[in-house]
Amino acid sequence: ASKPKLYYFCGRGRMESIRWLLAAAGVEFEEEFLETREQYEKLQEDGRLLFGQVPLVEIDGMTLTQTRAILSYLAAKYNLYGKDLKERVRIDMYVDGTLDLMLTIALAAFSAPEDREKAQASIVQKAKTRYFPAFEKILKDHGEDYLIGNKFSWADIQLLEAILMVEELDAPVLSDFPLLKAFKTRISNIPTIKKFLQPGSPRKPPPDRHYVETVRRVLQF
Ligand SMILES: CCCCC[C@H]1O[C@@H](O)C[C@@H]1SC[C@H](NC(=O)CC[C@H](N)C(=O)O)C(=O)NCC(=O)O
Repeated sequence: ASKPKLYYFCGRGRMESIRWLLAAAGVEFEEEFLETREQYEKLQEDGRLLFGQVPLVEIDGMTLTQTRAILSYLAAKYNLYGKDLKERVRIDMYVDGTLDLMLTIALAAFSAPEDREKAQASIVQKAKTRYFPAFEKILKDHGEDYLIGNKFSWADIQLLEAILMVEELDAPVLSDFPLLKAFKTRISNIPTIKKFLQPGSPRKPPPDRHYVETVRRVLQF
């Protein structure tokens, strides 16, 4: 079967969680990086962007946009979406929370340089006072290795992704969260994730000026 194909900028943005999920599921994928406005306009003219937006993922003969729809499809397809509706809705709650946190981090890259420091400080604050305490409590109350049931799921993948992104902004951030610290080590050592965390994987670096300029140029905003 042909590999899934991802169309996005050569950076994290909204596509990075899709890369994580595919990698954690051990699925290889191809990427087309948008560098020019013409590439983006061609995708639009070809009618492949439902609302004129990327991420775009071609998989199983389908042309998918909307990050959350794509992630849900992949989680279900690779059996990372819980064993029943009650586990699935908890996974949805957890992933929506980590997506909110990660999007604020991604957006901060687009803020004016003089505001960046403050934006990132408030994100770390929010992680330390709102998100990480919630996940520390879940791990404590649940008493298992994973967030849901006792099985690895999409929620574990995305929480690790979010933890690593916040640590890039504030390395000692987990010092007050011992269960999250142990969770990070456990999930990072899952073979497919361990491989994704090594150099040479399709994982993208933190946003830099080039990435921001490319997104602005291609999307003209
Ligand atoms: C938001 C944080 C990520 C940083 C960069 C991204 O944010 C956006 O500012 C740009 C990119 S993502 C690119 C952007 N995509 C979306 O906003 C998708 C939103 C959709 N709900 C999804 O979840 O996939 C885009 O194509 N816009 C064209 C335009 O709407 O006309």
